[in-house]
Amino acid sequence: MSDLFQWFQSQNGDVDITSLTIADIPGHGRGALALKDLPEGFTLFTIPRELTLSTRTSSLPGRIGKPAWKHFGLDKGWVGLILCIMWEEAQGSSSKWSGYLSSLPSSFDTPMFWNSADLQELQGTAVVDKIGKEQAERDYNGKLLPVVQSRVDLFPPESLSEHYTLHRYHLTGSRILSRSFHVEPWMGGDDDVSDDGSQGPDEAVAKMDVDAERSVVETGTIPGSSETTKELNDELEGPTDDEDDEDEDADDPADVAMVPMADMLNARFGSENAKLFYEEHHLKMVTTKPIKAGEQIWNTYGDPPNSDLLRRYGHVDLVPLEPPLAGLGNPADIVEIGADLAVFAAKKDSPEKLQDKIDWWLEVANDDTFVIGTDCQLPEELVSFARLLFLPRDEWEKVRQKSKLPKPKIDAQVLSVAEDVLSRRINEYSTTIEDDEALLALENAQPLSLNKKHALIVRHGEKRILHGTLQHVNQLQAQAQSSIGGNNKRKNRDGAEVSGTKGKKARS
Ligand SMILES: C[S@@+](CC[C@H](N)C(=O)[O-])C[C@H]1O[C@@H](n2cnc3c(N)ncnc32)[C@H](O)[C@@H]1O
Repeated sequence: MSDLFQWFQSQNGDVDITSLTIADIPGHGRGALALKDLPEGFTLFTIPRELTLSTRTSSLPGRIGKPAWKHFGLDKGWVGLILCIMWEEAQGSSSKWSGYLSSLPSSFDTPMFWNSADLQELQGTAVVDKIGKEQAERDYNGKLLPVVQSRVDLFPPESLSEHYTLHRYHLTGSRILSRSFHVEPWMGGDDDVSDDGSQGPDEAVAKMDVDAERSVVETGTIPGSSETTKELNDELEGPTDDEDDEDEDADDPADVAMVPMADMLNARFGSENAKLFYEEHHLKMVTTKPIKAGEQIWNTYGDPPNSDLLRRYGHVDLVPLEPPLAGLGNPADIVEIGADLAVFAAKKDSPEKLQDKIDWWLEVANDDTFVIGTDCQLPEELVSFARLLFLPRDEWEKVRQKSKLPKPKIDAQVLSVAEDVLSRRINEYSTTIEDDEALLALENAQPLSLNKKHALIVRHGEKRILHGTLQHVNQLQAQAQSSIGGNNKRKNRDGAEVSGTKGKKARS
């Protein structure tokens, strides 16, 4: 690792090697450890902006030329950055980043590289449909290979089988996915951007900046906000064809940068004690809490659920959970529930045609997926959607006219839909929660492969939420029943007429 420090310092990076070291940490790959007690606000290292690696700082876009860069679609998505990194690596020691690139991992534990038997273990989880391997392959064939083949001066044919293979494309994409940061151009000071908005890579470097708040969240990259996640999926893994033209509002892919040294920090839910700050000419990693000698220095990846951690980074978080859940897990875990499950559940009871309501919902709420977290509460959107599906004609007309979603008020009909939805969702996994718990209990005695263990933790985390929510729904149903019963009894005692109600018939 001293090779990385040496290279970093030779490129005007500043690191305090008496305060931190990079070491192998069991189960975490490499990470940063404090060598002495560090106070809050201590600068661990400083990275000159020109040492970040992006389509702004690599000289490749300038060599290809802006019109050709655009023509090949390298200005959209992440193919441009992937190509820059592959090209810099192919330059060997003549690349400014050679000492950095040789420190990057060459294998990943992410599902992108799993075999089909291991992928099967993820059935039902939020990971499966988001891996995007096929789309990445289409981008490689449709965008990267054409430019590589058109410029033999930059990409000598004999270098293709070593540096520009599909495997290296996936590997480089995974390096970006797990290590890049969001680094925007510096907005302070004069702006050298020419009228047509063009900037040469070098002049742009001095102007990179990031909105610190955002960058912190999105650090590690990209870890962060949902827009960034979408951008990531669309750009690294590729948008679906019909999404290709819709991304005008998406963040600029030129803001995605590899940040040497900063990407050596690991992250764990709720453990952040350092963060990257952005200044005009430098990025700085600064402690945000006092850190004791020997402790790990943690960045944040935005605390995603285990399904996303596994997909992007190849690991999962296990920390103590709070009620209603217990044991170890990721407090940021979620379960995604397709709106179609609610439609199935509603169709069972409601003879009415639902298509108009569904179309209206998709237009107004723009949401076809409901998300439940570790609090195991029914999402308001699901409640509102379930109510919509059952609205009588006159109320439905009013709602439509006002363009206002139904209030998320839980009633017996909503609970019945929720019960059905949760049960259907639970059935989407190929194993039961009891199967998973038996495997987890056996794990110490009969260790699973890392992939199988990670898949087990992700799917068990999701099922725990589903079962917790189902239990909550059943409790609400029981409460409703008993209060109906209580009312009936009271009415009976009071001598009023007893109405026959579902589940609690009046006894004479
Ligand atoms: C930004 S890099 C951090 C440095 C990395 N450990 C290395 O050896 O180069 C992100 C990668 O670190 C690993 N990592 C980060 N946090 C982790 C954690 N809490 N547990 C296990 N692995 C972790 C994952 O492999 C992830 O893809």
